Amino acid sequence: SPPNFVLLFADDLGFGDLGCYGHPSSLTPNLDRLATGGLRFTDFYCTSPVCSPSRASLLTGRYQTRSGIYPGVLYPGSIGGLPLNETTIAEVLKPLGYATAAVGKWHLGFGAKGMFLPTKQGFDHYLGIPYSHDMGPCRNLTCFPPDVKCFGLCDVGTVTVPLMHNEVIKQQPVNFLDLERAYSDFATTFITTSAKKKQPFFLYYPSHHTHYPQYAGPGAAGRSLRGPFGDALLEFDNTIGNLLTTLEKTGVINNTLVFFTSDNGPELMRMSRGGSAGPLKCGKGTTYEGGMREPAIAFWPGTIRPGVTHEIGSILDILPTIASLAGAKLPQVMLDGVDMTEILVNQGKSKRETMMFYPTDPNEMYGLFALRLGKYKAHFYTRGATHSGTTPDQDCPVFAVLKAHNPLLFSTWRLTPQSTTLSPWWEDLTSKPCWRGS
Ligand SMILES: O=[N+]([O-])c1ccc(O)c(OS(=O)(=O)O)c1
Ligand SMILES: [Mg+2]
Repeated sequence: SPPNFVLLFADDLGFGDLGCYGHPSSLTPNLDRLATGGLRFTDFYCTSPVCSPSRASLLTGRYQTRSGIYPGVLYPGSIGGLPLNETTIAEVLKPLGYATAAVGKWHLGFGAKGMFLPTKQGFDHYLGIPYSHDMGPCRNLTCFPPDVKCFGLCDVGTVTVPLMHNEVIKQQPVNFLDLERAYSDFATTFITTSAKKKQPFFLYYPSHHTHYPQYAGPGAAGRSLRGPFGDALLEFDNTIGNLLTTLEKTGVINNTLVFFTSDNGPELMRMSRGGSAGPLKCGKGTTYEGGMREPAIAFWPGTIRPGVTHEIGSILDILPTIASLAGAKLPQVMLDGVDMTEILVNQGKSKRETMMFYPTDPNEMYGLFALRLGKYKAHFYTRGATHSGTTPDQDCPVFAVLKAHNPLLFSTWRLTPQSTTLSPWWEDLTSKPCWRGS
């Protein structure tokens, strides 16, 4: 029977934030279980250093430069969104009778009368916040029990953040203390209902964790070893545990691909309330590795053998891979993603030779900022970002202005003997792993 798909998408989580990627104090037992029982990627890339463009690429298998979701991110007042003529993973699967649901952060447009919301993009059901949860005043909102106010003022915006159920506002402002419980219940009910009907399902779970301002309900608040950031991450991990338990109880876990990754690098400027890029250079907002190389885990007991792969993968490849596994027709458009089945099922080679690195604001004048080809990465341009501020590395903060590299700035991945023309391999790694957070 056709496989089910659970796509777990974190927000602003860094390459170094998970226990299974080496973070010393994060508590992520369920994600670590996915990693030990599944395939962990070391070279997996998003397509943008910020949120909306990466989410467009994830759902369409195309760079954001084709779908138009750039520059920057969508806001509550944005009138645009993911064009309805783009084909999402949900729309690829619907013709095969799949039930589809999205739970969490949409950030691909609201539009007049909700015309860009998930229920217009192939999802049967939606429960979530249509953009970042800091895109509305949060100073008077409670982020941790019993009444710890959210840290900071949050992003510009005068309208408090709404929780949508399909196209209807269910709650405004959203109550962060019971949000994850609502999401988890909605998602587990969707799985149980689909399994009972023996209907294949696609669950897209774009969590708000660990985006600023961090929040967590009673089940996670104060229970991690890493402060507010760790509590938010633990809350997400708890939900993943609930989803895995439900997949097991309904007897579908051996017929379900669970894939976990994140939309862009960690917001280093938040320091202990921001994520960690581990040993990688810089973070969110930049095209250095820390901004676009993400944790990624593929879990499918009985089909995917546990292990680690150094093959290059990308969020672009999720749509073609799901289509191939489900036996669905690919959309008749230019796809930038490639099928990863060979990597997942046979731990074989990736069909992806290159990865293109666009900045947050692609334009014809500069085009690509960097390109990865095999084990080499060439930087044509580099630039710091506000989101990657406060780091000791002078290349990361926003005052590291745009720099054209001629000759190109090269970096490589393995300790292969360096030819003299290449800069030392550690060029793309910070001088020392700077763990963010306690
Ligand atoms: O790029 N930005 O200017 C930006 C603004 C507000 C966000 O909340 C944000 O975060 S993002 O939506 O996760 O990328 C990014
Ligand atoms: Mg993000």
